[in-house]
Amino acid sequence: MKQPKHFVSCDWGTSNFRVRLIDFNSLEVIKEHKTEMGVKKLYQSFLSEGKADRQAYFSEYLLSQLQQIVDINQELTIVACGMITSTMGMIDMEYATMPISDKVDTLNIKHLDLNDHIDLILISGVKTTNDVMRGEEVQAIGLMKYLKNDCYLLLPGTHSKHLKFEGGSYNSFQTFMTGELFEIISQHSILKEFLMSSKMNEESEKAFLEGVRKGSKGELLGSLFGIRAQWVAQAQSLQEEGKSKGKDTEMYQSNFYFLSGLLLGNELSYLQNQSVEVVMAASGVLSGLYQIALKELKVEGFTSLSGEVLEKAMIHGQKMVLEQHFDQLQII
Ligand SMILES: O=C(O)C(=O)C[C@@H](O)[C@H](O)CO
Repeated sequence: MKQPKHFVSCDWGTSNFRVRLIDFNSLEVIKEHKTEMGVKKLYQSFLSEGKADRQAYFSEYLLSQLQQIVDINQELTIVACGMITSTMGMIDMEYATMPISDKVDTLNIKHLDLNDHIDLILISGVKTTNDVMRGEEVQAIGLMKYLKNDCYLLLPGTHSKHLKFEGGSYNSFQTFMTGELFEIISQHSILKEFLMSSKMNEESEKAFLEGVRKGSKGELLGSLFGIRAQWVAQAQSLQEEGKSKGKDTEMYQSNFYFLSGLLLGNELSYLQNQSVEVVMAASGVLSGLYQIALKELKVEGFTSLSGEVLEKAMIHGQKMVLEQHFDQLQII
């Protein structure tokens, strides 16, 4: 089967949906379309509309979005991964098991015909005896060419994944709910009114580092309430002077970073005493925060891959799967 000129990369996670038209050779993104219709939201609509065919419901959404970037009446191949293959996605696929590597032969793959012209290749997630992931395994495979030695590959996010890379393959991993916990605490807990997001400044960096140190020493739970307690104490002493404590922007900004530091410090704590290399791939603000935290914890031999590299990682991984599966494709 001859190589396609392009393919569609679909990244369909819990909260977001993204399709990208990709040049097969250069991996350049020709067109891109994103929505916030992650599988969770679409699954809710599927249930509330009382529809019977989940696969058809998800396929319809996929095609309706795809036509925003490409003519869907032509022959196309889509490679998709993420929560799309979960119990609340298009089709429930069994996880593959570790190890995984750039041979991609241990992943579970399924082919579906979306219409007469479009072939959909679904990549299942990966599990161990006590953990699961869907989507990050494809990013991790796409990042393998950047890993020179045995290491931990860190993929920070809502569910941060730490993958252990040994002897040319990923053999195990662990999920840390760092991002999700941050969101829950900052948006739904008693602490939410004492937190304010802002660009990091000298004061908030100090607070972040203090959080990292405490979090890394197992003081996460014992430190959280201090955010409220400190405010209450200040309000009381002002009250004694006949004054009232209003909104304290600087304090709230520092609290925001303190909370972030606590959670990151806790996630990264076990790496302090390891003699193995650490490679971290994240973008933007998240990348900066993890770099500061890893430095503070004196994690030896850590390197950081750029946001651009991470952006391309899933596409790389999907192309590798596609290359393995040319022969089974009816149309390209
Ligand atoms: O497979 C599942 O059910 C998950 O919840 C996996 C999840 O952690 C993703 O890997 C990232 O959100």
